Amino acid sequence: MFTLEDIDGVEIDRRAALYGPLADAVRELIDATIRTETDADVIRDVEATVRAATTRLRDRQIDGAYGVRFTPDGTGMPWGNAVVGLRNPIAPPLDIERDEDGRHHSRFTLGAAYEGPPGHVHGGVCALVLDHLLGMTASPGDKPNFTGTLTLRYRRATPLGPLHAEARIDRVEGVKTFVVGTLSDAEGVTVEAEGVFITPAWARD
Ligand SMILES: CCCCCCCCCC(=O)SCCNC(=O)CCNC(=O)[C@H](O)C(C)(C)COP(=O)(O)OP(=O)(O)OC[C@H]1O[C@@H](n2cnc3c(N)ncnc32)[C@H](O)[C@@H]1OP(=O)(O)O
Repeated sequence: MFTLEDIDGVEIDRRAALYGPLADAVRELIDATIRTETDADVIRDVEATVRAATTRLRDRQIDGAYGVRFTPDGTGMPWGNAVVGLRNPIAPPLDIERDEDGRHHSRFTLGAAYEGPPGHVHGGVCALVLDHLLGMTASPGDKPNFTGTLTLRYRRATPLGPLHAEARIDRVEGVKTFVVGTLSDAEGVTVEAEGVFITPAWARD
C-alpha cells in the first residue's frame, strides 16, 4: 500500500514532532515493562493507566496498517515500518544513512525488547534489521525491490547494546539486485547477510 499524501515539509515536521515523542515514550514503556520489579499494586495501577491511554488513542484511528506514504515531492513516510517507523514503538528505530557510493549504514542500540539468547539479540531481529537495510540499499531510486532470498550467517551471538549495520550492492542482473551486508558490535562482525532483491512485475519497465 503506497499512498500519496498531499502535504508539505512543514506539515511533515509537525506530524513528526507530534507522533515521534509518543512512540519514544511507548518504547520506554516497553523496556520498563520488561525490566520493572516494582510493587504488584503499582503494576496493576500502571496496567489500568495504559489501558485507559490506549482507549483514548483508539477514539479516532485509521482502518488497518499505516502503509507507506509519499508526498508529491517524493518524501517517504514509512512511519509504521517495523525497522524505521517513526510512529512504531516496536521499531528501534534505525536512522539509515546513504553514502555517495550507495552504501547504506546505521548505528543503533537494541535493548531488552529485542532479546533472544540471554543478553543477546534474537536471531530473527538480526534478520529483520538486515532485511530492511539491504532492501533499502537495493532500492536507491523510486523503484521498490522486494526481498526474494535473504541468506544469513550468524558468526557469533550479537550482544544487546550499541550496534552497527552496513550494506552495499554487489551486482545487478536484470530485475535482480544482489546486496551484501553485515551486523557488527564493537568487536567486529556478528552476522553476514546476502540478499537477492527483485523488482516486482508491476514496477518493471
Ligand atoms: C522504496 C521503498 C524501499 C523499502 C525497502 C524496504 C525493504 C524491505 C524488504 C522487505 O521486507 S520486502 C518484503 C518481503 N518480500 C516479499 O514479500 C516478496 C514476496 N515475493 C514477491 O513479491 C515476488 O515473488 C518477487 C518480487 C520476489 C519475485 O517476483 P516474481 O515472482 O514475479 O519474479 P519472476 O518470476 O518474474 O522472476 C524474476 C527473476 O527473479 C528470480 N526470482 C524470483 N523469485 C525469487 C526469489 N524468491 N529468490 C531469488 N530469485 C527469485 C527468478 O528466478 C527470475 O530470475 P531470472 O530473471 O534470472 O530468470
